[in-house]
Amino acid sequence: MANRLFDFGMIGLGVMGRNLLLNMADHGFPVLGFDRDAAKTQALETSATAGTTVKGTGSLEELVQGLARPRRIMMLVPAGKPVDDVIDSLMPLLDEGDVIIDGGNSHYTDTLRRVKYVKSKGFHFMGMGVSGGEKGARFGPSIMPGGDVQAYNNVKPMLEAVSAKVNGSPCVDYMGHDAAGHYVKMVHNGIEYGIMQLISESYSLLQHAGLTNAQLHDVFAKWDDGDMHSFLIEITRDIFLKKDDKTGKDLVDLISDKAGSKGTGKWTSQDALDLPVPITVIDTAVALRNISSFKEDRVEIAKIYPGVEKINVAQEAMVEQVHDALYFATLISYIQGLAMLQSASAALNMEIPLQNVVRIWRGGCIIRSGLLETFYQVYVKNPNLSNLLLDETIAGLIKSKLANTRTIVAEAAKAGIPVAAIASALSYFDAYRTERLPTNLVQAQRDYFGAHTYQRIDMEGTFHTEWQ
Ligand SMILES: NC(=O)C1=CN([C@@H]2O[C@H](COP(=O)(O)OP(=O)(O)OC[C@H]3O[C@@H](n4cnc5c(N)ncnc54)[C@H](OP(=O)(O)O)[C@@H]3O)[C@@H](O)[C@H]2O)C=CC1
Ligand SMILES: O=C(CO)[C@H](O)[C@H](O)COP(=O)(O)O
Repeated sequence: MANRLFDFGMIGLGVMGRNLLLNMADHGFPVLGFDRDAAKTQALETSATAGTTVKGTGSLEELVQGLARPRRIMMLVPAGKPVDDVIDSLMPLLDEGDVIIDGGNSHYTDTLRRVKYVKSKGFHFMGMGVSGGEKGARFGPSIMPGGDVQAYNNVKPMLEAVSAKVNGSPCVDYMGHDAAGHYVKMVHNGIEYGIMQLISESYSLLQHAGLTNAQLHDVFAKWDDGDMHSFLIEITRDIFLKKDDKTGKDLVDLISDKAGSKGTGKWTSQDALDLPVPITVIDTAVALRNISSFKEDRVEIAKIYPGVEKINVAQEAMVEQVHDALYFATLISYIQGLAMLQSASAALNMEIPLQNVVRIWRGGCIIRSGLLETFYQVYVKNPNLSNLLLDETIAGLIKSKLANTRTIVAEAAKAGIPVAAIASALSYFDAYRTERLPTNLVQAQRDYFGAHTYQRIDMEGTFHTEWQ
């Protein structure tokens, strides 16, 4: 290793760690990466761009000794125990003022604990969300740092250099106090779950309308070129054309319908229930991944309740209706996630700047889309908006897609096609636009069986009635 000092160290040279480190090297920073697996340290070095300074090591001591001070060390290892293990093996080797960054998908409560623990030992610790997958990490992710401001300022120039750019603006900014970076990333992933479920329901509807994979490709290509431009629509477009190299068939048709998950969607729903904030599209997306895993039961139940009716709409009209329903429900998925961030920011004193959240989500991340620019303009006008449904630009978009959304949800229900996430988006919207909900009856029932009391609309105070 000679006496060269490196600018940045990475622990964990898997999909994200290796690519982000190579991205840093491409931007002129000499970097050093550690992995327990020699094949990964070697892969790091062999995939480096010519002329960049990239070095791999299997020794944590060597990594620490090779870095300029104060040291900047990021880990991109699986969430949970591996993060604690890395912190514990790293700290004895560090000097006061060194910065440790957890760039993985850690639960924000773990981050809160680690911030305090690492600070008590004299080091800086920052929880940071990174989104964009393999390609994003390599060529420009969206980066969500939070917590220790000193640590953030220390790495800010590097993060800005490697992040995606939209209109020259880097897709990285300070997301707020404590574990705000990981909180924002968690909700990003919740929205991601929601949109992915909505796209899969749209795919199902269009299949029922008789579209082939080649036609689905063309429809998604058109949508991506229009008002529904987004990363997830773009990759879906490409998926429909991918051939299986083993059989020559369309690969998407050969993939099992059991969807896996690593937990961030579930965490979003769990935390939303605790706040409490309704995020019905995200909850439904999590539930549908769970339903997907009960394959054996689904196969048996399908035998007892067979048959899906034909949807009685012409193909071209149905494509238009599905477009509008997907647009509408995608809007609602973002709206719910952002309303959750607004509430969580206040509840946990994170001071999350929503305007900057949507600004840095415009590029690099998995949920980047044309809609983010619209949200950004809305928050520039009114940074403290509690729910985007209150904004007139958003209201215009919602209203323009509503009739077709209602039609397709009704048709899907009549035909027996599951569109739970689209329907839950519509019901959320209808509930929010209902001035008087039937929950007066729920209050009466609670008081009837549990003397839980209720309030009246015609007089002040709290009341209880002997109902029998
Ligand atoms: N993949 C993605 O698209 C994204 C992932 N993330 C998050 O980034 C983090 C890393 O993900 P990803 O790169 O995909 O994961 P990978 O599995 O590709 O890489 C993880 C790396 O961590 C190392 N590692 C695991 N346990 C330890 C440990 N106890 N000590 C030291 N190193 C360890 C592994 O080394 P070894 O091979 O020796 O086990 C491996 O090199 C996760 O939190 C993930 O959720 C965030 C955004 C996107
Ligand atoms: O953070 C990510 C993207 O933003 C990861 O790809 C994440 O693992 C996706 O979640 P899941 O595996 O639960 O679908």
